[in-house]
Amino acid sequence: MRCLTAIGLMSGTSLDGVDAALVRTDGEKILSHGPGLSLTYSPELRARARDLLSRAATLSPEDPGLRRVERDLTLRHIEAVQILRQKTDTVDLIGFHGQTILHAPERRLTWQIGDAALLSRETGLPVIHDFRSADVAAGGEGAPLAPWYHAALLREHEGPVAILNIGGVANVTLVEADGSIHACDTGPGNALLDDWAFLHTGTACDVDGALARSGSVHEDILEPLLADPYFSRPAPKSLDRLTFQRAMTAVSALSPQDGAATLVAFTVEAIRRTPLPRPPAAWYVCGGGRHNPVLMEELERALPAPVLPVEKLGWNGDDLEAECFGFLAVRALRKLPLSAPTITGAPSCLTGGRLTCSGLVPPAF
Ligand SMILES: Nc1ncnc2c1ncn2[C@@H]1O[C@H](COP(=O)(O)OP(=O)(O)OP(=O)(O)O)[C@@H](O)[C@H]1O
Ligand SMILES: CC(=O)N[C@H]1[C@@H]2OC[C@@H](O2)[C@@H](O)[C@@H]1O[C@H](C)C(=O)O
Repeated sequence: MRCLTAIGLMSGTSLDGVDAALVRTDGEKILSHGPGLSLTYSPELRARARDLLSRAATLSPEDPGLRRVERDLTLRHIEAVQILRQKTDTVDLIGFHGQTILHAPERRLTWQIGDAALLSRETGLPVIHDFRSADVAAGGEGAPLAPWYHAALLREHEGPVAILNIGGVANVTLVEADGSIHACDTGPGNALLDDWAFLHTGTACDVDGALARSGSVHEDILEPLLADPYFSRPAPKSLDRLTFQRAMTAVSALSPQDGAATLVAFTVEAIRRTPLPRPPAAWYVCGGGRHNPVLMEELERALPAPVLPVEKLGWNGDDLEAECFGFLAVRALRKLPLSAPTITGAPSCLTGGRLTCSGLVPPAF
């Protein structure tokens, strides 16, 4: 099967910006991945996008405020594509995740905003988007979708190995020695800590764990948070960015430092309790959370196996999710599965994604 060059675009739950990356693949083997880049959103756009999350359940797709956010986010994605295109000879297609504003698979709902027609028209490229709906419609969680990509990258690697993504929400993929894949969202990632840091310092995150490092964990607050039924549920399972928002109320009376330390402990303890069929021999960490040294140190303390950044595997932990959606775009085009029963709980291995070619003759790949 011919290899294609895709640009993957991911706007994650941290709402910090768009990640874009190149990947060359036939949908099964990865010939090369990277380079990538990140373009941040302005604080004003981030605030408007953040505001949609709590109102998404009652919003119409035609809501003017939502449409403006959708357009502004998409324009930033177009900029990212234009920059990345200069770093390669050809690009065949784009994998466009969009911005999740609502994820409620129990109600068969998952909503990623983004204007695929505008992206396709402005770049002149076919766009694969809407990666999660088919899985959710079939009764799956619709997330996480990175596991097929992790498994493809780990092809030559001895299992069982865990790839842990700590973004706004955290998710893990366990790839076993025989290549079988298990996955789920573990719990909060950085999102609560970001909100807490913003509230107390006005910065978008707890930079380098400065607050958390000088705080103490309040076990009396942590334990009730960990009593949430989510943590005793078997995998597969997934989360909305706001699922554990009540943790913000729980820590509200704490000092900025103690609140941050308790939220870091919440993320770490949720990861430690994740139900996996086998203990991994190592945890390789990707996503912005690996830049927080306090979070990484606490993970090392809590987990019985080595905790290492994915850079130890030669990967770029900031680009991985964007690469993943380029890879999934090629898989979608070839009708290969994006999910599986042990990944999202879908009844069978399902493909997904939709192709938009705005003003283009759909290319024969
Ligand atoms: N130097 C740093 N110190 C502390 N935290 C950091 C640092 N750099 C990045 N982060 C954290 O990483 C986050 C961004 O991570 P990432 O880009 O992986 O999230 P995302 O892709 O939006 O999330 P998701 O995987 O949930 O979709 C920031 O919001 C911040 O919390
Ligand atoms: C609904 C949604 O957008 N989920 C994201 C989110 O961010 C991390 C975690 O929650 C994961 O389940 C997923 O993203 C990654 C890329 C995934 O699908 O694998």
